[in-house]
Amino acid sequence: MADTVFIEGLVVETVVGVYDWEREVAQSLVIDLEMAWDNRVPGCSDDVADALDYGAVSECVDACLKRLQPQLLERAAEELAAVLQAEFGVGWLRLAIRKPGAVPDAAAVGVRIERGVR
Ligand SMILES: Nc1nc2c(c(=O)[nH]1)N=C([C@H](O)[C@@H](O)CO)CN2
Repeated sequence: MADTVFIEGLVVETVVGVYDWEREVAQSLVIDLEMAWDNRVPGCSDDVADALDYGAVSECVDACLKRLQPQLLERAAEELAAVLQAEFGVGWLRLAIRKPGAVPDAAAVGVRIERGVR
């Protein structure tokens, strides 16, 4: 199944990082998410109940990261993948998490993972 539902540039404010000062402040993470979904079904029914609701997924990502307050982006990515697969029945996903400004001389830093079978 080549169909996907995607979310790009979702900004989540949370406590994240390995250093002491980072445990005292909220920082922005930027999430890109691509999830396998058979879009033929909602494409016929025109019913959001058949779709992978990107609004509901976005709310879930935000809540998950605010609750987790991870040290590492790797931890955040692994938890998000597991939660989205379990709660939405997503078989395959690819996600990237960027941490703007973490390395001032870099355009962007972060992690990207792919989990599940397409
Ligand atoms: N591979 C990673 N490297 C680093 C991470 C991370 O989450 N994954 N985090 C940090 C610090 O929290 C940094 O972002 C503070 O600016 C360092 N390296």
